[in-house]
Amino acid sequence: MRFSKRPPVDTKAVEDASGVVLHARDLNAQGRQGMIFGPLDMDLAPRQLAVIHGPAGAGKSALLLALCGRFRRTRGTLVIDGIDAMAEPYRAIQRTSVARIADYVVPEDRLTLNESLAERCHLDAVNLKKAEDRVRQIEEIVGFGIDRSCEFEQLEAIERAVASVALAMLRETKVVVIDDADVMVPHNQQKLLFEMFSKLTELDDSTIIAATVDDDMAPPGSLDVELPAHNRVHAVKYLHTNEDADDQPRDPGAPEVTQIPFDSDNTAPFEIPHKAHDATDDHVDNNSQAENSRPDNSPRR
Ligand SMILES: Nc1ncnc2c1ncn2[C@@H]1O[C@H](COP(=O)(O)OP(=O)(O)OP(=O)(O)O)[C@@H](O)[C@H]1O
Repeated sequence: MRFSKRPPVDTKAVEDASGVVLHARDLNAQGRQGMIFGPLDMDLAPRQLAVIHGPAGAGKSALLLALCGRFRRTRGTLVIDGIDAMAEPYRAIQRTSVARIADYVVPEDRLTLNESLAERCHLDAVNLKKAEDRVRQIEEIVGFGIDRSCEFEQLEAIERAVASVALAMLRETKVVVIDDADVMVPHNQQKLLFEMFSKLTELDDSTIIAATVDDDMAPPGSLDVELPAHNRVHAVKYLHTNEDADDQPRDPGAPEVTQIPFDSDNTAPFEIPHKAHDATDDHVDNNSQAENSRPDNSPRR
């Protein structure tokens, strides 16, 4: 999104976004080679997950960055937690957080979790004591703790995935994005991981948006966003229908944005081994490194 000129606040968009944590209309980005993603529409309710998938190069990482207000090329309407992210990008960024984006934003393998936590507190201007409280809350929510004296690379895969999101949630955040989420854990733990993501949204009534390699990761109740290989698409479609949200027949060339219905049977408690962990919280923008600060001619991200 543009940072140089502040567009007028889209009061209608902000009004339309009431009750959702994220509201996007005609969201798109163009690069020199053409469309990077979109245009697409989406609304995410508090505690709702979204899963973005599509072939390599479809624009998943770019869309994740856009949805957390960090992709300068973004156009369209984006309201995050009631803030017009196009008009007030820096305010909007304060409500979002990046757990992982491609190889650019990732926890350091050789740092212990304690060290990563302290680093994140510093970057996010989070008070250590508050962060400790947050970690305790997060441990309660997911039902296990992690040995914080372990280096990140020594953790179990599922611990790494959950810790990545937990670090992004040390300060209050309404939108958390995580790239390549499914491949962070073995196949038989992917469902469990998404259950944990779902539970973690309870902390701040937030949304977690995950990009995945597989196309069948979206759990019930989540928004399933399929990005085609660089085609223009535009649709909000409900699963099992062939119509847009406004009941219009769907453009066959349109991108899929599919709402997965809730399945109340799918809320079984999970078990997780392991233990250990602690915590820390507060404020600043650790994630500001992303795309926004790059010149137009910089390599992508
Ligand atoms: N900052 C940028 N400026 C211009 N073009 C970009 C930028 N970021 C990404 N792109 C373009 O968008 C395309 C999609 O990139 P992106 O990394 O988002 O795809 P992806 O779906 O995450 O791919 P992969 O699964 O391989 O990670 C890239 O091939 C590139 O051409």
